[in-house]
Amino acid sequence: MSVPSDSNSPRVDEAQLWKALEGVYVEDFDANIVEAGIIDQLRIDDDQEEEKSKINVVLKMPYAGNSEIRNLAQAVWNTLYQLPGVEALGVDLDMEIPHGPENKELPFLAGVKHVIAVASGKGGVGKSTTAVNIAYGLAAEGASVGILDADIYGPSIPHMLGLGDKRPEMVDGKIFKPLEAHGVKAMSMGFLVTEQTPMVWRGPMASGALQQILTQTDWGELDYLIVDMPPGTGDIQLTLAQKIALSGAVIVTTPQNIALLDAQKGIEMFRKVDVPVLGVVENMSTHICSQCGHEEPIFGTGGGDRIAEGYETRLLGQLPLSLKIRDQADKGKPVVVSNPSSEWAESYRKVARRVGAQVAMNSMAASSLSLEITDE
Ligand SMILES: Nc1ncnc2c1ncn2[C@@H]1O[C@H](COP(=O)(O)OP(=O)(O)OP(=O)(O)O)[C@@H](O)[C@H]1O
Repeated sequence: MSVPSDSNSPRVDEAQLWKALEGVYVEDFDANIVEAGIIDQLRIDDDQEEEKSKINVVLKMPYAGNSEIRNLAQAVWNTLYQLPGVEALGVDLDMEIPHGPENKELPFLAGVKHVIAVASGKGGVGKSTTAVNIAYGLAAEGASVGILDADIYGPSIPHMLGLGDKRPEMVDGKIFKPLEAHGVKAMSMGFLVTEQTPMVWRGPMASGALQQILTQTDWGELDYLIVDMPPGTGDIQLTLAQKIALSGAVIVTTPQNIALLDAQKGIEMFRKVDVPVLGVVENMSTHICSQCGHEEPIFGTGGGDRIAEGYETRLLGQLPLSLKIRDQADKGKPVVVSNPSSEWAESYRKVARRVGAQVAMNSMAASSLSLEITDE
């Protein structure tokens, strides 16, 4: 994009440009474009003789935000073009998801930039459905993504992704090659047990099985690995938080009080083990009758908001109780893949972008903190 020049305009100063850019709001970050770290370069090329300036801006998305980058470029262009003295303007676009910040105590998972846990205090609130749709939302926004089903008690991801009875290949008898479904890599702890494995064995073997899957899967290069946790706050959650560096956790809840109480326990547990809570997804927020359009908040209203506010975290999104969401998951093609232009897919993509944005924000805060410490 560029604008023609007018040689009688006054010259621009850089501080004025930065100030103006602070007026460009990025919803995914709930912050302005400068705070969001999206302005990678801002250059003023002055032509002294002709007294005119060309502004060059490079926007670099630090998260999976393909569907937003053009809107942002347009907003930047509109904002700067209005300023006196801006006669020629170039806006370049790029996306590069940086690796999570260094963690001195815990190793990263090889090849994976961010591991994100999706958890719920209570069972049956739609955690797995949310996890797969966040994974596909991130992929739709331009990231390379994997999903790990860590729910040894009720592994449902293979079914939701339409993988049927497929099993991952083993290389050299010890490394798993994840399966792939609709462009996302997938592994499940369910692959390590059979339907006949008794429930009572699954508990003690769960942490060992998780460790095995974490250390023996060749994910290749991933921007995000989404881990669908079992419900509750047990051994699996602790093993994950204590064995590898997690970029954060997303808490899924329904708006009813009983689910909220359990969601709070989930938030507190992650905080105790120093895993940042990225936000809350309120699932089954409301039901819209497919016959008459009547809207009914079956599980109550405002619960996700209250919990997000109470714990100073973000409400990442609200998903309705929808036949389409349930039906597509049961058919092995999550709604983001099967109905990509539907309102539900758009809602999940928004949640996914916000998850990516929050992770980017936290990484940025951590690296500026470590710079400060190094300076001292
Ligand atoms: N927004 C929604 N609208 C309609 N159905 C939904 C929605 N979210 C989840 N479901 C359905 O609710 C059921 C439970 O969802 P899911 O398996 O994702 O929950 P979960 O919290 O992971 O359960 P578990 O505790 O067993 O792991 C599934 O049949 C799923 O299709």
